[in-house]
Amino acid sequence: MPEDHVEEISKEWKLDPEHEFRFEVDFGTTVKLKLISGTAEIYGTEIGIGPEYEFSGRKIAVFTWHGTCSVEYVANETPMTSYLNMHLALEQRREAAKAKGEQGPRAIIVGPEDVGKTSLSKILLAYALRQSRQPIFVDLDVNEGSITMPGTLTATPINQIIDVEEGFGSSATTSPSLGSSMLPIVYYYGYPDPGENVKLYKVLTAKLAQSAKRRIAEDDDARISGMVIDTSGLIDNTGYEIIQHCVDVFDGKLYKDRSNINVLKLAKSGGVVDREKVFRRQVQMRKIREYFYGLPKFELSPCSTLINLNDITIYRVGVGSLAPSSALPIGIDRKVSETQLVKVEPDDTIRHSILALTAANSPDEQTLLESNIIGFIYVSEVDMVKQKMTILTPCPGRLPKQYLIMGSYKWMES
Ligand SMILES: Nc1ncnc2c1ncn2[C@@H]1O[C@H](COP(=O)(O)OP(=O)(O)OP(=O)(O)O)[C@@H](O)[C@H]1O
Repeated sequence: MPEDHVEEISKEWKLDPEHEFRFEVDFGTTVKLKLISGTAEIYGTEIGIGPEYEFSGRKIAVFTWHGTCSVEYVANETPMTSYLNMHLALEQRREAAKAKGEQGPRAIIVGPEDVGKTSLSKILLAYALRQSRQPIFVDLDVNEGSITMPGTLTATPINQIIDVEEGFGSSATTSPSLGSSMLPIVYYYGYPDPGENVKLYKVLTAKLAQSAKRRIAEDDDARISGMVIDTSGLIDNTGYEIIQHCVDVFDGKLYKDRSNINVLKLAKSGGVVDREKVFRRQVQMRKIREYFYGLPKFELSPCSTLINLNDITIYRVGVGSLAPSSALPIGIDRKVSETQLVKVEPDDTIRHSILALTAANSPDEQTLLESNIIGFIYVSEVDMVKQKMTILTPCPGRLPKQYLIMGSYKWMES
């Protein structure tokens, strides 16, 4: 119900075993959910009897394996059994990997937009976690930015429960002030669509795969538990090329010797909802706000700081993504220019931009391009006369590094 209405309506639902109760909550509206008896889960994570769970701007499915008795409006045709079977198959591989001292399974989830890939990833990760595994969640869906900012490619060791109200957001963050134990490896692509700059997307996914493999080499639990890889919904020609590349960098082979690959077709849940552009945009904006201000349950206090323009250097990647081929300088082909760094002279146009702070210590093009990200800042004001810029940062103090990458994301603080 809209927040300015005080009236509360409550309703009780009873679920049969293996039934799902689905509901959608718009932004600006809140729904509270309480489990009165029995057992139930939301995208694989169990909810407890008693506490109230609050949702806003979300599409939710509450599933029960046990339940009591049935009523209308509750869906009984869910693919949850096949999802559970997939989890069990992954578990078998984990056991085998443990016995042989090998690398556990890597599951890459592909399909068009809005078929439930992210939800299935959450379910598989939550089930693995419930069996004391510590899988790595690799998020290649730049649109969503499940883990941190939209536009990022991330790999995160999942070692604590995925929050049912907030998703991954509350448990993993690049924001150091939250002190999360699930610090992700982050690369910044900067656009919502992998097709926007395919070359850059490929460079960064390869880099992410390399870093994720290095991480699991040092961590026995994560190595045995393996990875769950969520992809973007791009499946046209470019999308297929990208999927092939992603399978390849995570050590699978789609052609020739396919012995190390199993392809499983899973049904889309009838509950998965198509999200309108406006809703997606709202989700992105919420994600950006969350980075700086936290969540209702874990509020953060970002800092507004004045910095000198000459203390930082901002780059954009890819002149090709900004201009048509005909407008490119003579001698630069699009492929090259797609990963070319272009220095951005700060002026009023960068106001409201989100900038990614790289870990790089030198402006060397290759280093900067492939650098991981240690945090994000928001540009709230640019004062050209004083040559200063007001920025929002998640924690106080000087910026620890100097080189920043700008993508296409803008945000208005509200
Ligand atoms: N069983 C379900 N019942 C109700 N809603 C669901 C169910 N499964 C998923 N959803 C909702 O449907 C929407 C789309 O699901 P999801 O994000 O998993 O799809 P996706 O394939 O990852 O999409 P994209 O590739 O576009 O990011 C989400 O808002 C999710 O919360």
